[in-house]
Amino acid sequence: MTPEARRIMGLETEYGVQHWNPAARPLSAEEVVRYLFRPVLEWGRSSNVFVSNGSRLYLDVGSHPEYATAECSTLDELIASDAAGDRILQDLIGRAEAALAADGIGGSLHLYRNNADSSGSSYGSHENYLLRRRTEYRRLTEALVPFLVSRQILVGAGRVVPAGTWPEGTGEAHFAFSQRADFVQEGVSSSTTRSRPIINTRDEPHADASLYRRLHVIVGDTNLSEPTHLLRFGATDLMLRMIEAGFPLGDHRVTHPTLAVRQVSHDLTGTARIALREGEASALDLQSHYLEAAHRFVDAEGAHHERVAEVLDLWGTVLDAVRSQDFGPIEDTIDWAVKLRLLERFRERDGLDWSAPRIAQLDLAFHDIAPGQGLFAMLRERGAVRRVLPEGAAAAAVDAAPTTTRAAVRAEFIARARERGMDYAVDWTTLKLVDHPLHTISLKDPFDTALDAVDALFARVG
Ligand SMILES: Nc1ncnc2c1ncn2[C@@H]1O[C@H](COP(=O)(O)OP(=O)(O)OP(=O)(O)O)[C@@H](O)[C@H]1O
Ligand SMILES: [Mg+2]
Repeated sequence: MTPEARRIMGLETEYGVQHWNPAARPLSAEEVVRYLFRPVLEWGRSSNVFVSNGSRLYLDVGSHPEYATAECSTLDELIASDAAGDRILQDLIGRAEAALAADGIGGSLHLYRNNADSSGSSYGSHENYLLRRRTEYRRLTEALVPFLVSRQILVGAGRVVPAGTWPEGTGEAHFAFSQRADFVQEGVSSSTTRSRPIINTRDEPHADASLYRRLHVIVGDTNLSEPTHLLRFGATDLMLRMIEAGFPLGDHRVTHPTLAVRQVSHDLTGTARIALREGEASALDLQSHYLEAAHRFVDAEGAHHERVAEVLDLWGTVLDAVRSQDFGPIEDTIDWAVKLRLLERFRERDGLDWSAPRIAQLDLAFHDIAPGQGLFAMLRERGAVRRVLPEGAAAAAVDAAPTTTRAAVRAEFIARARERGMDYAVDWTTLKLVDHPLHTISLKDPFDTALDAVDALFARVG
């Protein structure tokens, strides 16, 4: 891949938390995260730290632990770095449960890779993509919205929607493509991520601002399977490449993005008509159109990484499945389809309605990452869900940063500071030792992997 063709990507995951204790009142979410982050505070003296693989682990407002992957420039790095986050949190769950037992509280802790809790609040899964500053940003985001609005039929995590959600007030409980769709409040907006736009335009590049921008996509669901991650980032990256190259994509403009997101999510046939500035189209129409364009683009320009063919294949397979309404071919691959199949089995076996409390419990348990608890994890362990990464890659990513980005430099800096017992303060673009503030290292180029500055700094401070 030419240097110009590379793109930094990162994924932020906010987890839902719960304490389960049959014997006593369960702890509140605030209390849970206090237990969960106790070792982090001891380790990093803060509940906002960068860990040894270059990623960020922190507690934001609210009580949702967040893990933001290090900067990645390949899909494999991204999937591995994200999976490492689960492992880091699983370790914290174990320690917190031990502390709860020691304090005489007991019970079990659960962390959910989902986007909605039973009290109606939502938490996110945010994608980050590096853009060149010269790309016309308005045009890019406008062209991307119809893709993002319809993308859920590919990569939604699936949700059992309670009665009254859709149509609002009157709809019955049912299964929808997306976790997040019903919480989206705006299209493209610069307001805070808390107002939940599709794209957040706040200009915070975490890089040389004269060269780069960071695209911050807020609309996605927290995914579980490796193939779903592959398709989500692989297809979105291809869309960005086509837009950047000025490749003709047709001028689709969604009239009401927040309405369209809901229409798409609640229609498993993929055929609901979405109003466009000119005419209308279904999610299947839009996605088929983008996939066909991506094929032409790749035929003309060549594949820019070794998984492009796999991304295009999977994209086509999901669209065929939705079009034919035969979800069999994606039931071991795509989050929503894996989940739908599992829940349908329970529904048939026990004669349950979508509104049954048992179904809501299973929906939640699907996303649990607590060791031995999650239904998705159980299916994956049994071999019922396909993988993308080679064996051992996720485990290795707990301590190893991606090698193709500045995350490698950050990780090396952190390792050396810890070796020497020196306090450090790190963010995406700077590395410094608390006691040597004049020797701050600036990492404005996210592709820079050179360790010279780190070598020099530690040589200087001894
Ligand atoms: N230059 C860049 N381009 C694209 N992605 C980047 C770049 N620099 C960092 N990232 C990624 O962006 C994400 C930033 O995560 P972080 O949680 O700090 O987000 P934020 O949007 O800055 O802040 P917050 O979540 O606190 O609002 C990480 O996944 C990181 O890998
Ligand atoms: Mg964040």
